[in-house]
Amino acid sequence: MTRAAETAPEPQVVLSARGLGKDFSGFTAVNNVNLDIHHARIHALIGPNGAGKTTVFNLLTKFLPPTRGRITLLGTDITAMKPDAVARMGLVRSFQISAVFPHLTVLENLRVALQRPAGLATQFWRPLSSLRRLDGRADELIEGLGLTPWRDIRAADLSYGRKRVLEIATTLALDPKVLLLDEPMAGMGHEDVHTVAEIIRDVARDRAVLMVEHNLSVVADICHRVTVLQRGEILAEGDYATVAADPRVRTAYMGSEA
Ligand SMILES: Nc1ncnc2c1ncn2[C@@H]1O[C@H](COP(=O)(O)OP(=O)(O)OP(=O)(O)O)[C@@H](O)[C@H]1O
Repeated sequence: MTRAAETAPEPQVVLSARGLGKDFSGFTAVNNVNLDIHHARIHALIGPNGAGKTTVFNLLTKFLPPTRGRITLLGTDITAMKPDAVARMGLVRSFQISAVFPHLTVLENLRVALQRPAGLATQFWRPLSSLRRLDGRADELIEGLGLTPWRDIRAADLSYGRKRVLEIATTLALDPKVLLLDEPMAGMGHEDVHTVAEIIRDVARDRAVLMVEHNLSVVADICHRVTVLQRGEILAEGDYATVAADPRVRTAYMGSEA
């Protein structure tokens, strides 16, 4: 059993899908997917290439309309809602606001990100007190994510891993209830993987995280629950040890990286 899996009982379900399906011109990319994503838990969506992981992400965040099924966020049926509306309800996908501005410093990037939920960006001028409040929250995020030594460094001059941490920080500026991360470890070196994994563990203490991730040692280390997709359907679900021991999962990954 992984370190993450030892804590019980299961907290509140914040995002769920029932009978979710997507057809592309007659080709079924996702079929009959049922998912429950819990508060304060990290849930991984894994599977071989083409299994349907990105399509499920696009369905959950409403970037794609489902052909079948229902999606519920915090008790509200969001199946027919638009992406910006579900983002405002607290379902935030990393890339939606992950574009950090390279010529702005870490602090300046967070100021920009923090102005969005507050709606301050539309104001021509702002009282000094509101800017100070933003800086206070920006510094909390900077400190919480271990970015203090890089506070006044331009994003362009950060290491790849730190840039990813800054992206996560800008996402957290929206105070999401559910954070969806699409391959957060992609292209990272060993050291950065460790840093970002610890950050994700930390941010999941008071929100749900759903991540697509190919790095299975990270999944084993930080994820409480793992859903394995194959050809658009759920092949197995459980803690990492359970799914990794499942012969069907081993067969699905044969010749892949598992
Ligand atoms: N817009 C589309 N039109 C037609 N087919 C699509 C479309 N999007 C995805 N597909 C197909 O749906 C299937 C699932 O694709 P998807 O990208 O969701 O898989 P994935 O698990 O994210 O793969 P990978 O790990 O390679 O990113 C694939 O066969 C893909 O070719």
